[in-house]
Amino acid sequence: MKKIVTGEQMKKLDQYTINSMKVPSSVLMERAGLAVSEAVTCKRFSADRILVVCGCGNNGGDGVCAARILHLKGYKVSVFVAGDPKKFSEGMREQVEIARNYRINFVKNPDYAEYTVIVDAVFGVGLSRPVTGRMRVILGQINESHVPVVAVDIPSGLNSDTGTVMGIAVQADVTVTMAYAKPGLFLRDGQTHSGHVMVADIGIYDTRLKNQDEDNFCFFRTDKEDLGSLFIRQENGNKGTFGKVLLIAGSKNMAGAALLSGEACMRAGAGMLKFYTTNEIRESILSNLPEAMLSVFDTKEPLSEQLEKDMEWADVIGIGPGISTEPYAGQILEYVLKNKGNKPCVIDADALNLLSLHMSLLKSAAPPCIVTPHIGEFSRLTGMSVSELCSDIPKAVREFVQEYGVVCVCKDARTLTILPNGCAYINTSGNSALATAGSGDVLTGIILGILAGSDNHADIRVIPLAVYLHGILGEAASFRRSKAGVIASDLIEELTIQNKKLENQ
Ligand SMILES: NC(=O)C1=CN([C@@H]2O[C@H](COP(=O)(O)OP(=O)(O)OC[C@H]3O[C@@H](n4cnc5c(N)ncnc54)[C@H](OP(=O)(O)O)[C@@H]3O)[C@@H](O)[C@H]2O)[C@@H](O)CC1
Ligand SMILES: Nc1ncnc2c1ncn2[C@@H]1O[C@H](COP(=O)(O)OP(=O)(O)O)[C@@H](O)[C@H]1O
Ligand SMILES: [K+]
Repeated sequence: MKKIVTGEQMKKLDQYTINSMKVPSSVLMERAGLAVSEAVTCKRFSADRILVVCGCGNNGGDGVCAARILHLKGYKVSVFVAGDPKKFSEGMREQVEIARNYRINFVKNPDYAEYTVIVDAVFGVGLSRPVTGRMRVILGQINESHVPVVAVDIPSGLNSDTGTVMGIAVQADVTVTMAYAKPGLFLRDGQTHSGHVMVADIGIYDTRLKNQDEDNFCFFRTDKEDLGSLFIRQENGNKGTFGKVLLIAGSKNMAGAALLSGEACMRAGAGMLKFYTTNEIRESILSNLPEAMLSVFDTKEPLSEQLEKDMEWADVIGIGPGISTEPYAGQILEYVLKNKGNKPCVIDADALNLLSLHMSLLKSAAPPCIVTPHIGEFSRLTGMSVSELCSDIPKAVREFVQEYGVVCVCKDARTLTILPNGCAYINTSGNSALATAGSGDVLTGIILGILAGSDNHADIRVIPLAVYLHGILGEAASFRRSKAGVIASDLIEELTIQNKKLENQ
């Protein structure tokens, strides 16, 4: 896991390093400038003519410092200071003075298209409001030049915490971010504005805290190495060891969703799977997934003694894929949430839409509950509009998790999973191949299968790992078949291939 910090957390860490650890801020800036200079000359693009565009704060200071290092190495560099010198931060003032001593070329009104690479050092984590006026024009000109851009810390104009564009934001090819990545580099517009993200070690280390910040909220990014622990299977284990999953899924015209979830669950390692589904799709389930057990019900009598027994039997419960939003499905959901005890329950798809009409059910359900909404479903669960949600996804998900005490997997191109202990995981695996019908059903199955195989069948810390693995499947399947060509069942095929690789590691 790699730690990610918000803009506020980063500022506190800067201050801690400078004030308590007594590392001079000029040392940090020198290392930041050096990291930027290395990114500019890393041969991704031509560094023949470099323009560094600076704001008045320390982000600008990093930029001027990088310009000086590049100049002293013999590169042709110009600096454009886009802002009022009266507003310079101390760090920026110092850097400009040093740069003048070394006779760096300062320019006014540059012709951006004349350069082969632009360093964007206008705003970093100090961006405090939407970009307007002259600064907006300048950021627009950088984008319109179509010259490759290396952004310092964060593309200027991007909100470091939410990934939303504050009026306008620079479109970077590479972002050199200082000490820790910021959530905004990945979430929402951040994904398409940050380009390749490089984290630079500039001498800021969080020795102050273990894994939690003072406000009990911290972000992480899952890594491929984290998956190693997932598929260690107890060699003398039996099918009970690897967990019994009850999957309440499917309805008359929706057998596919149940099958995709069910097969993904078994292929993710669950020892046993039982469906609870409508009698109309009995044959389809039996013929397509004979390894699964089956209880069927008549939609006129959805609650049966069988359901009670099946819930008793299961270690982990999943409800939602393809169950429909008919009233009978609502009755089952209510029964499950009231009677599941402390068994983990994954709530997805139609079950989320039913739940949105009775949120008190979720509040009174015993933990652990895991909800897996995409943004549209999350909007229905919270009653917030999609645009309101997207303006600050971490805040909305965090508040939801705090209110309901659940795990929330908020699915998006960059999925955000927050656990009740406040740990938030931004998923950076996956690509647009996953934007295909049934891909969410596969994710639900993978979560169920991996949960079933976890300690006590209930270790919710595996959930961000399951999300990461699902993303890897999208990448691997698209490598084989093209992004447009992937369908959800390809992800399941890929699951076995990827699991094999992980088992062999
Ligand atoms: N501390 C350190 O030693 C280290 C810091 N580091 C680096 O410093 C960066 C943070 O520096 P920072 O805090 O000075 O903020 P920064 O991002 O430069 O922006 C502030 C300036 O922008 C202005 N401004 C804001 N919004 C605006 C708007 N919409 N439109 C117009 N103006 C606006 C604001 O003006 P004001 O709001 O005062 O009017 C002020 O002038 C960080 O990202 C990293 O790169 C690293 O090198 C590590 C060591
Ligand atoms: N552009 C994308 N990049 C990465 N992952 C994506 C992208 N679009 C969708 N996904 C992922 O694909 C899955 C889609 O889930 P969902 O919308 O519930 O699909 P369905 O309901 O069709 O099964 C989610 O895990 C989501 O994170
Ligand atoms: K910047």
